[in-house]
Amino acid sequence: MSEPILPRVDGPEDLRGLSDEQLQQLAQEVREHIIDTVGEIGGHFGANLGTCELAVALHSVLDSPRDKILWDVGHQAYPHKILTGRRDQLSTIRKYGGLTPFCAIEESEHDIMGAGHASTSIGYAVGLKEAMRHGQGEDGNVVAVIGDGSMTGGVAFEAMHQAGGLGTPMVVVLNDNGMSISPNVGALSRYFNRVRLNPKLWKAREGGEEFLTKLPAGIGERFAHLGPQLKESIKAFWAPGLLWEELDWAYMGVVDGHDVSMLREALSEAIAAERPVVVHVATVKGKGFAPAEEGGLEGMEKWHAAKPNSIANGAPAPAPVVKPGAAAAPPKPPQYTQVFGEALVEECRRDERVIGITAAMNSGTGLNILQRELPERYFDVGIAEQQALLFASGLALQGCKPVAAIYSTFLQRAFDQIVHDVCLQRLDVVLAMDRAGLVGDDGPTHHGVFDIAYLRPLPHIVLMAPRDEAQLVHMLHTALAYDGPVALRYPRGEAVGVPLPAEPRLIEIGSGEILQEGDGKVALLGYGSGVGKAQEAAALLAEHGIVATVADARFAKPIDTGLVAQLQAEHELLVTVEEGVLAGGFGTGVWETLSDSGIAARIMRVGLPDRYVTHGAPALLHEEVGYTGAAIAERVLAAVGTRTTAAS
Ligand SMILES: Cc1ncc(C[n+]2csc(CCOP(=O)(O)OP(=O)(O)O)c2C)c(N)n1
Ligand SMILES: CC(=O)[C@@H](O)[C@H](O)COP(=O)(O)O
Ligand SMILES: [Mg+2]
Repeated sequence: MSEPILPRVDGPEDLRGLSDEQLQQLAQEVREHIIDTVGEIGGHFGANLGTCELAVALHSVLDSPRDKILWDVGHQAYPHKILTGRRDQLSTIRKYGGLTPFCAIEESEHDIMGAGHASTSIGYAVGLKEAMRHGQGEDGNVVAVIGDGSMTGGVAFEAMHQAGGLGTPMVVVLNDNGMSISPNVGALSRYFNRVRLNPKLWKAREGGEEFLTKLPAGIGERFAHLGPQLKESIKAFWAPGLLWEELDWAYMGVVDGHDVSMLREALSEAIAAERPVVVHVATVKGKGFAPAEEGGLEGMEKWHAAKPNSIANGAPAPAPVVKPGAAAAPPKPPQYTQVFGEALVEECRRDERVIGITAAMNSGTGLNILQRELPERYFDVGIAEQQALLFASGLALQGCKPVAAIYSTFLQRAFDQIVHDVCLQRLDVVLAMDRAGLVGDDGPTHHGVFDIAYLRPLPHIVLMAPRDEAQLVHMLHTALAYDGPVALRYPRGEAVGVPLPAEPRLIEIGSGEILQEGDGKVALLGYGSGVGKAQEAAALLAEHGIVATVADARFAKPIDTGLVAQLQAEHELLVTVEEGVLAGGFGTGVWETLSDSGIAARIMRVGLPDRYVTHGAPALLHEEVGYTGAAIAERVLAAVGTRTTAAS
């Protein structure tokens, strides 16, 4: 066994002088480090195993950070982080105070761009390189690494279009493993598969001319005497890069993404070309971890991320042994996602017009249930949230009832489609926003904290949020019955644990409800998960002799003006509680409602601060921002206590 190399790699400079064999060994050591670490702490997994050789090859032929290596999304950047001085911190990744989940410019000079949302890397790369051509900053090579899934994001093609037009000398490494989180979809994916899976095409570019000149019956000779332009176009027909060549990108591929020597050769050639070049690389998502690599599409999807303590000694960890006679653990509440996914299937069964749409988040949104039960009512548009909304708009215009299930954070990408297409035309579209609120380990790029504020200003839209899983079922039913745009938000993770209704019922649009009457001092008005926090605070206030009123607003638009006016009139203090930014959020809406009704508002708003909240376990994040029952009770006691003194 040759001496380990990774322990002496503290930065890309330590790759200098290593032979191809040593670099290949280093890639495997990086892989083993990831399997051991992520198998213990959890995190993104399969994609990282697929980029070990690629990261080693890139950092061995380039000089980061003078040369810029950009990782699209960044969920596959753990090898990059390991090679750029963070080997020993990998065990802190995604943890509160630890390494960031994706690339982050504040974390390392080698992290050239912040990421988390897909399809942005090529756009950055064009800007970086054109700035260099403009004489700005130090000159260097620019390479963007983008996956086949992320390549289905339209903004990636906007960048390809611009760079092809400018002739920007840069490289795009298309990291093609045939997977998004679930199997990749669409025509682009079929094209990639045709090329990647056809070894004969792996050499088409080099071998093309030789092959054609050897054609029998004089065809070869005639080809040999054709002009270069015509030769190029005939070769392009044979070679797999036609799509890119038409956009004025040179195409190289398909390169084995796990062969460091081949990668180094291809990357060096692409960089030397001094023009836009796509290097099409074939990798395996989960390479080197048998349950993923040999588990087919299902295995690769399952191991997109690994749960904590899910791997031991390089293999899936055995299920914990339940001691005989030990009391069974109490049943956990269902995930909101699961409740939504099942409820949507029932709504599709009730009404043939209902259609489910995901943007490459098949299992994350729960639409895998619809795909299994009613595949003809299921659409995955790829990582293309804007298209998801336009597709929904088209469906709605034709009389369907589309439900676009898109995480709150990813929906941000389709904001103009919501404004310009769905709301302006008052289309019958339902936006099911999972991961609303602080999502935890994925951090600020994934927290779904702006949707209340960014949707509330839009005319015609209805905003609602359930306090528990039963309300989620009722609200989806209500949203589908309502003829117009509706956005429904619910958090990542476990629901509350209340029984699900046998049948959904309609909720009056714009109506809230009082859950617990109080003694007139404090009213806690929650929205969505805020109701639970309000109930926690009420329990603590009761220990101080205050019986708080607790109400569920249910709607952030339209707000129940009667309820809000009543709560304000009957209580010394009205507290609003929401898992969203305060600026422009639900509490601000209540404030506006009272003010517009000429009522002097005595409001305390509880929500999220005007800053990006870091990554880490949700409970730690809630503590940090004061989104807990205890923090609310403390603030209320300080306010009411003071007020009681003043009033006495
Ligand atoms: C705008 C946006 N939508 C959805 C996601 C969720 N997401 C993260 S990684 C991923 C799949 C990416 O596939 P690919 O680029 O092929 O990378 P691979 O995991 O296959 O290496 C998706 C859909 C995201 N990060 N950003
Ligand atoms: C990288 C990425 O964007 C996805 O993998 C995301 O992390 C999934 O989030 P959930 O785990 O909340 O589905
Ligand atoms: Mg992929």
